[in-house]
Amino acid sequence: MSAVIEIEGLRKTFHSLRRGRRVAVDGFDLLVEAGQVHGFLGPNGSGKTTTLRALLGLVRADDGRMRVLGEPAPDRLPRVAGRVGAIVESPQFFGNFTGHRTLRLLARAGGVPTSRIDEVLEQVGLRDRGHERVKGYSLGMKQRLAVASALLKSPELLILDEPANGLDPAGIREMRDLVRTLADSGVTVLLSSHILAEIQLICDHVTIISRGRRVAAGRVDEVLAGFDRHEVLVRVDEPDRAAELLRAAGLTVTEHPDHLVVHGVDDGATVSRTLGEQGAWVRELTPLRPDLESVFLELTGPAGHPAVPRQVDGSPESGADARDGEIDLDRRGVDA
Ligand SMILES: Nc1ncnc2c1ncn2[C@@H]1O[C@H](COP(=O)(O)OP(=O)(O)OP(=O)(O)O)[C@@H](O)[C@H]1O
Repeated sequence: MSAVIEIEGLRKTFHSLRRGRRVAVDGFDLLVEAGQVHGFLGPNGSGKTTTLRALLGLVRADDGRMRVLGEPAPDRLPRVAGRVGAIVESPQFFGNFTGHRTLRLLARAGGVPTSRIDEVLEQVGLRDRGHERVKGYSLGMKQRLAVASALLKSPELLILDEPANGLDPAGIREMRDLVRTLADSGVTVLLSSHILAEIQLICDHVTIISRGRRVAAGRVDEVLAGFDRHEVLVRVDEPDRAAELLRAAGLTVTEHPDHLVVHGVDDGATVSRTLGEQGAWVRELTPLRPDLESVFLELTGPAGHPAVPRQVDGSPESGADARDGEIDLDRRGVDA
């Protein structure tokens, strides 16, 4: 498998006039290989957007090595720009233009044959709405139009920052189907999200970021397997007696109001045999598999007390995303 995105030791600190220094990305590593649908998962403020912006040259990194399709990024990105589609900042469209006209402008500007327009509209499911004005589009349709614009160049790599943001459940499902279709056609996708279920449903690989650092990476099933504590949930008619029997057999058991959890067992057979031999019949035996949500919460910090809202990740002093109204001193020279 060839590396499509390589990031090593990325660092970015913002210096804001109001709040001082803010470490957004702190020695972060990421490897995306060809053919992957790679989830880039992290809580709000953990550094996902900053990483993607640094990769694409929209913000200057302080340190680190980055490559896209083998070329050093962002310096040599123009060499591979035609093979990469990215939606990192929310795209702004002219409301009075139709979707078709919007894409025609972008196609001309990018030297893409206009015959691609109908193809990408079809691909994102906007074929029948392409001649309507964008101001009449729903948020989900605007997101599709953004994806369509990124697809004009027939990219090998698609980078999507929070594509499901702001969408309703139907829109999220449509976006998921779209990403899957693209992946099936061979496009490598890097998709950032703080929505765990999305990543678990769409992605085959995942990198989890917390406070600007990578805290887990690999195949989704392998990352999950690393957190498997080999526990089984057991429901029996006489839980007290069953717990005693299991403990007598050398197993560790936790008692809950309506069930037991047996720890450190690879399958349920040991449990059902131990209990069955003593005439304690098992009503339910369910292996407790970790899901991405529990792994994510474990890796990205304490969930805290249920009554105390979980704080935004990535900044010791912040209780909210500090971007609004703040000036990134580093960017003045870059964006001017
Ligand atoms: N231009 C900026 N100036 C100052 N601080 C910034 C700037 N951009 C990002 N930050 C800070 O850097 C940290 C990481 O932000 P980033 O947007 O990369 O996180 P994220 O993981 O994409 O979050 P979300 O899921 O909420 O989009 C946050 O604390 C944020 O407030």
